[in-house]
Amino acid sequence: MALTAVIRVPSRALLRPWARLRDAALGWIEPAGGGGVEVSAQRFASQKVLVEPDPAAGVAVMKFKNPPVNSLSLELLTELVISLEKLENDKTVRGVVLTSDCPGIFSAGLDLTEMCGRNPAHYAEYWKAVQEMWLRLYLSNLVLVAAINGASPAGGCLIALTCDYRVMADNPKYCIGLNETLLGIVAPFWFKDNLVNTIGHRASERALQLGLLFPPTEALQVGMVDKVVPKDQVQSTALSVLAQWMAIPDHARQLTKNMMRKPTADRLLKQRDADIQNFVSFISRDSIQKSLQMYLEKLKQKKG
Ligand SMILES: CC/C=C\CC/C=C/CC(=O)SCCNC(=O)CCNC(=O)[C@H](O)C(C)(C)COP(=O)(O)OP(=O)(O)OC[C@H]1O[C@@H](n2cnc3c(N)ncnc32)[C@H](O)[C@@H]1OP(=O)(O)O
Repeated sequence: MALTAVIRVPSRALLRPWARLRDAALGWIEPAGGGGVEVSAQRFASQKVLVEPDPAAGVAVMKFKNPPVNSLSLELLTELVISLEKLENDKTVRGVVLTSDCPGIFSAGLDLTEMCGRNPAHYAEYWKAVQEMWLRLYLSNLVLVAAINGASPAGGCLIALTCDYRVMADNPKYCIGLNETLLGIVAPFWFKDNLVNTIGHRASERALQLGLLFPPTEALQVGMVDKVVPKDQVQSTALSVLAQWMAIPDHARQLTKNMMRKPTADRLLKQRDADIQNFVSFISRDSIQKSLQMYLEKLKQKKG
């Protein structure tokens, strides 16, 4: 896919390709005329996020492609934010379907290897990227529909929860939920807020404490997803739903979405740095590191 947006980046950043990618993704770019160098975003062909635009329909399909399980690595998060920003700036696109290119997995959630055995600076950088992903998706002006074509635990569920509508494949092996407590960790307040806004307080309290992973029919009952369809109809159903939502005038829908969501997003925006510090000190604890290591080991042993 050809993406031709032009971004101005500080010339010093050209020395560090990774920083350049991230800076562009996170909006840390010099204002026009600020002495930067023009680079075409086309040069950073995305590998972890595939975007298939359909300008005639005014939509795009965004597919996560980070095999084997679409874990949300720093790289994937960065590409996701870049891709979303490009779509937000593309006047021909009004709605996006978020789905997976990995068979049977929507996303395994946050990448445990980014949260295990690294240093505090890495944890801080990673958490900032997780926050950024959530804020951008949750406050997106686009209509976002999740086509959940596989398992969707924890951070995978969070991505789906940021969308305006969720369609899930009817395979009972595909589960969705915020299962953090099962790993011995705690879902941050903004994960919790997003869940409460979707399924209500009591259902969230139960789901979060027990780390429940819901199969599709139960997810539908509790309101975590809006529609369950056969696997081969997930994307087409998501596109139909997108068309219905896009029949509403953008400005009215966008202002309404913002009115509903801004107070929740503001809670994080007001304390981003404190939230990062909290994450870094929590995840750096020996006991938490041990829990995560054991969980990773369990995942690996499952195979053998
Ligand atoms: C103050 C706040 C503090 C903390 C908040 C932190 C918040 C965290 C939110 C999260 O998202 S934590 C991540 C939670 N995710 C999970 O619990 C999912 C774990 N994975 C699975 O349950 C399964 O892998 C699956 C159902 C997604 C897929 O099953 P299957 O197809 O059988 O694949 P495998 O289990 O064999 O996995 C293949 C491969 O991938 C590795 N892997 C799986 N999940 C992750 C992950 N989240 N991060 C990194 N790596 C993951 C797994 O270890 C296998 O690796 P191999 O090297 O053995 O191939």
